[in-house]
Formats: sequence, C-alpha cells, structure tokens
Amino acid sequence: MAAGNSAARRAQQARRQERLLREQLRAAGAEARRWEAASEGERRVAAQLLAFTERGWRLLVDRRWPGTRAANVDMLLVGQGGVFVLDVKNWRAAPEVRGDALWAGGQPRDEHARKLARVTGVAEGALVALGLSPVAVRPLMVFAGHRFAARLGPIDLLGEAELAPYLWRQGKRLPPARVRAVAERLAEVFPAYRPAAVSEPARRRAAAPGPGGPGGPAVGSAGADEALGLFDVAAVRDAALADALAAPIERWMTFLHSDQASLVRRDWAGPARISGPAGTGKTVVALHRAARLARSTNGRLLYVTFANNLPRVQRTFLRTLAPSVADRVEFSSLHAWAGEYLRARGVAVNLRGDAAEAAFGKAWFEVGRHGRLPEIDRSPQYWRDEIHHVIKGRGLTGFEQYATVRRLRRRTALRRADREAVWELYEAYERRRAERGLHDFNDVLAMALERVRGGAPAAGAAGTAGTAGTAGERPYRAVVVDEVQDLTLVGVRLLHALVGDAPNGLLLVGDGQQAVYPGGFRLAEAGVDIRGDRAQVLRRNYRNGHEILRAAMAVVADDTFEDIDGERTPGRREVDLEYRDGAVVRVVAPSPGEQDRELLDALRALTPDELADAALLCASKRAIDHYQRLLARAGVPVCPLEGYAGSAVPGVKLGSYRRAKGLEFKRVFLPHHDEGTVPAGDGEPSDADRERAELARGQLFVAMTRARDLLWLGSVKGTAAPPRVAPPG
Ligand SMILES: Nc1ncnc2c1ncn2[C@@H]1O[C@H](COP(=O)(O)OP(=O)(O)OP(=O)(O)O)[C@@H](O)[C@H]1O
Repeated sequence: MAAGNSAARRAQQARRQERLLREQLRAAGAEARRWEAASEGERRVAAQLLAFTERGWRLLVDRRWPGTRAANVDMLLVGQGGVFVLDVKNWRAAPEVRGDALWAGGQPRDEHARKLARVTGVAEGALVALGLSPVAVRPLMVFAGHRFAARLGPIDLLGEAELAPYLWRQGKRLPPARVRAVAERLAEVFPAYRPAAVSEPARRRAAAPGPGGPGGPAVGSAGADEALGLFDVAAVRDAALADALAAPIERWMTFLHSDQASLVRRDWAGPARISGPAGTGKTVVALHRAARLARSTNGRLLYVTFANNLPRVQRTFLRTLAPSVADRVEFSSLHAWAGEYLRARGVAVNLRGDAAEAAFGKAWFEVGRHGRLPEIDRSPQYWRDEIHHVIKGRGLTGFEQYATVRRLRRRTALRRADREAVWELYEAYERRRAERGLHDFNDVLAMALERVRGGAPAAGAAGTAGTAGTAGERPYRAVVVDEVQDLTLVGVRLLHALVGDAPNGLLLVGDGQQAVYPGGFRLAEAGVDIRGDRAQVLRRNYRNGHEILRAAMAVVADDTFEDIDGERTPGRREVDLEYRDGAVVRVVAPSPGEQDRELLDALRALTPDELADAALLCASKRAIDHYQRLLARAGVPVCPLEGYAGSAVPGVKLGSYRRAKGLEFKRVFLPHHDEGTVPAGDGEPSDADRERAELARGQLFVAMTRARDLLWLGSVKGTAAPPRVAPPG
C-alpha cells in the first residue's frame, strides 16, 4: 500500500514538474525571441538555458574573450550543476565524431572544438582563485536543430534535445552563494560587449531589453510550441525528479583550497609527487587531477593503490566527481592489475597465497629454525617479511646485492653471516615455490615489470634487477599511485615503466608516516627523479578534529620516519588545522568483557545513519572475528570493510587498521587500541620487538586519523598483551 501511495505521489509530482517546465520554457522562449542577433535555433537553445535561470542559474551571453581581439564566448552558464562554457552551433549539416575529430557536412570542424577547449581553460584559470576545481568547469558544444550526444576530448557534444536533461543530471555541486560568486567572477573576466548584468531570471526581466549581441534581424513572434523546438519535456521532467531526490555532492568534489586547485591544473614535465600528513587532501587532489587529465587527454589512466578495497571507494568518488570521464580511469590494486595484465597477455599466473605460505613454512622448518635466525628473532613472520619486503620487494637477485643493501624500516642489525642465513632461507623458499609452480605477489609484479619493459617474463620470475627490456609498453597516458609508501621498490619500478618520464605521466601520492608494512624504498633507487616544483607538500588537515589529531600525533611523536625521498622527518609534524570540533573518548575498562560492554553501549546509542558512518577497527584478524561475533549476537548491523565501496550502506564498518587506510569515518572505535604499541616483557626489548611496536604505533596512527568527529579509544587496565602485527591488507 505504501508503494502504491508513493507511486501516485510521484506521478503527481511528475505532472506538476512538467507543467512548470512548460510554463518556464514559454516565458524563456518569449525572452529569447527578442535576441536579435541569434538564429531561431540559437534562440531555442537560449530559451532552455533561460528556463534554468528561473531556478537560480546564471547565464552570461555573448561575452568577450580576454586577450583576443575578435573572439567571443557564446554563453557561460553557472548553476547548481557546475559551470558550463557553451558554444552553440547552428549547422545545417549533422555533426559527427570520427575517431578524435569533429566533422559536419563532409568537412573537418576541429578548429571549433579547439577554440572551445581553449576558452574553457581560461574560465578554469579564472576560477582557481575561488577554489573551484577545474573538473567543475565543462565545455559544451550544442547543436541547434539536432539530436546528438557524443564526446570529443574534454567536450560534451549535445543536440538541442539533449541539453536540458544533461544539465539536470549534473547533481547539486554549487550552493546558491557560490553560484553568485562564480558568475560574478566570470562576468568580470569575460566582459560584455556592452554593459549587461549577470542574467536575472527571465520572468523578472521580461520588460528589459534582451542581452543579445549587436545588430541582426529581429525575428517575428513564434508560438509557444515553436519555442519548445526539440525540447524533450519528458526527459527533462524525469531528470529533474531524479535530481530532487539526489543528495548534494560533497563540498570537496567541487571546491578545493586554491592551493589544491592549482595543483590540479599544474602541468609537470615529468614524474611528480604529492606528500603531506594524514588528512591533508592528497587523495582529493589526486582524484581531481585524474579527472582533469582524463578530460584533457585521449588515453587511458591508471589509478592504483596497494590495498585492494580502496580502489572501489575511489572509483565511487570519481563517478560522482566527474561522471563523464569515470570510465576512462581504471582503478585497481597494484597486484590485481599486474595479474590481469599478465593474464591478458597469455602469461600463466599461479597465485595461491596459502600454498606459498606453506612453501615458506616448509623452508623455515627445514632451514630457518635450526640456524642463527631464531637467536635474532624467534618469529618466522619476521624472516618472511625480510624475504618479501626486502629481498623480493627490492628485486634483489644475488647475495652480494643483499649483503650490502640498506634495510629500510628494519631495526635489526644483520651481519654478513646473518644475511647468509637469510639468503639460505630465501633460496629454500624459492626452491619449494618453483617446485610447485607457484607465484607469490612479488613474482607477479616482477613478471609484469619484465613484460612492460619488453622482455619475456621468466617462468620462475624471482627478480628483475638489471632486466631492462627493449620496446617498453605504454598502455596508459598517466598513472596515479596512491598510498605509494606501502609499495615495494619493484612495484614502483613497474608503475614508472608504464609511463616513463612523460609529462604529467607518473604521480606518486603518499605519506611515509603512514607506512603500515615493513621494509621500504627510496625514489632514487627506483630511478624516479622528482625535483623542483614536481615535489609538492600539502599541510592543511581537513579531516580530523583538533583533539583527535593531537591524540594521534602523541602516539607517533617520537618515531622519526624516513620518507621515500630519503628525508628523515620527526614524528610530530607541523599541520595547519581547519579548527573542526572533535572528541576523543577514552575508556579504560577493568576487563575485556567490560570494555566490550562499553563499546556495545556506545554503538547502540547511534542512530542507523550514524552507525553507517562509523567504523570499528582492529589490529588483528582474531580481534575482527571476535567483534564480528559480538556484534552479531548483540544485533548490531555490520558491513565488513572488505566489501565497502564508499557509497552509503547500513551498518558499522568492521575491518583491520590496514584496510581502513585512505578511508575516513565520522566516528571510529578502536578497542584494545594500545596493545602491542610498546614492547612487552620486563627485560630489555630486542631490536625486532622495538620494530614491531613501532609498526604497531604506525598502524594505530593510521587508524586514529580515520576519525573525523569522534575517536573512541578502548583499553583494558593492566594488560600487557604481546606485540602483534596486523593481518595483510
Ligand atoms: N578543499 C577541501 N575542502 C573541504 N574538505 C576537504 C578539502 N580537501 C580535502 N577535504 C576533506 O579532507 C578529507 C581528507 O582528504 P584526503 O583523503 O584526500 O586526505 P589524504 O591526505 O589523502 O589523507 P590520508 O593520507 O590520511 O589518507 C577528505 O575526505 C575531505 O573530506
């Protein structure tokens, strides 16, 4: 019954909407008929746009293009959907896109597209100081008297009938005050040929002279239906109804800080890097840049991260931010991408994590546990990490390379004999792996690198050092790497090889302080040369409330870290704050059960919407399983972070610290947050214990800085749990 009612209500709304649209269009048609210079077709297009001014949009018509003598801009339209630079064509011949070129009547017409792209660039530049992202400024070529929809580089090509539904579909990007400010700025930059105000709604100006260009024949009165032309009332009505239901797009998807906006527009002659502390908008800038590059170039773009859930979230953001180019940007985790890349080229990949783990277990059992390594650290995991993050992660292929390598982010000092023992373990693992025809993640990256560089990948694919290929493959116009600090050296080499040093080709985004894996690399080792203005640092935190950031900084204050440029940086960093409110709630419970009860009380106090924007993050897989069961028993809805794609879904998000990387939530709950962050035991901790505790603090810091407004920190009085390392992301 409820559904029937709402269907009836919707039909009624649709009828009302349609009546209103027809009225507005008639009024606008009468207004447009007074534009003397315009053709009938142009007047019909103008009438559609004037109808939008009834809804608070601003229209500037026939403006001068600064810096040019004769060139004009047909129309500039500013409204809730963004800024549109319009070129209206009154061509008798139908437009056509052939390959990358515009044609009509058997003639190439590319010069029109080039001119429109150039003037759009001027509009973008004029609005950067207001913080408007270039992505919100769109060039439109509209063909009066035709039905058409196509894309040509950055330009959307639309027929008369497609224009209004297109504009409605843009969502709510600019609030009214911003619409005014943007229109006024455009009016300054693109002056009228004769004094004319930013257009007011057509109805209010009914008695005033039209804003048309000088001269030209007047057109006789046309009937109301003539004003409709090819106007598709039904399509516009449906788009308008959908728009009424849609939530406004997040502010950062349209408005940036002017420093961010200028980075989005910047042209770099080679690889570039954006770094900065947590929450400073690195990903936001990277996404806007990807959208802008996709719009201004023809090739495909690759946007990669290390974690495999983040690409889904980022894809969702880009689809909202810049829907028209979203399909040109491929989002993937590095490993998934490399596996696909190889499979698509007929290279067999046998990636079986469990079997590779078993191969390592066997090697440890036969070689590792009897030697000197357990005296340095008892945990096989420590040595497994050494193999994956240091030896294979760096693409080392001979012992002499390993004997002298600087083991970044590893605290244990290994002498030559120790390294020989590690190498023996590595070789035993490699033998077991090769015997079973298995690949691990590092092998997949190494094979892909070899392939990209032009060589045929070796079947075993252990290392890649020195395997420069011949005909390098360049399937992408640009590659953006987010959370670059978690990649291995081989991973960065691979991504660099995809685009080389091409202008605007490689963009590395990340923050060494947020590294959540052992090991590391330096850019120089990867052969990536980033200098001058191609290394940018963002410093304004937009995400965390002041108290939250202070609490997070306290955790890593003493942990100096080395970033990928090789620079050592103190843990407590200078950050500008937006001065947002935020609260830190600390719960110190007498027992784990008591802590869980407090946690459940806090979660149950949230409304369903609040719960959907909350995350419960854990350091270990065991803890995640525990809370999964606890919440299920308590009837609290849960959405695992693994399946989260960034759009609103009910339930508290549950996952590991590592999986939360790059994400953010209004409320973040961290039970047992302090476990493992200081070395356990009474005696002097070993170097490996210190390293584990430091890594745990780094991961905790990442988890804490996911919180925007509330950070809930739970701990149990007097428990000194052993250090632990989070499960793989
Ligand atoms: N110009 C802006 N205006 C308003 N909010 C912004 C702006 N830039 C970024 N933000 C907000 O700050 C949040 C953090 O941005 P983003 O995720 O890009 O930061 P980051 O530096 O990549 O963070 P981290 O390294 O911690 O993952 C965004 O989700 C957004 O809410």
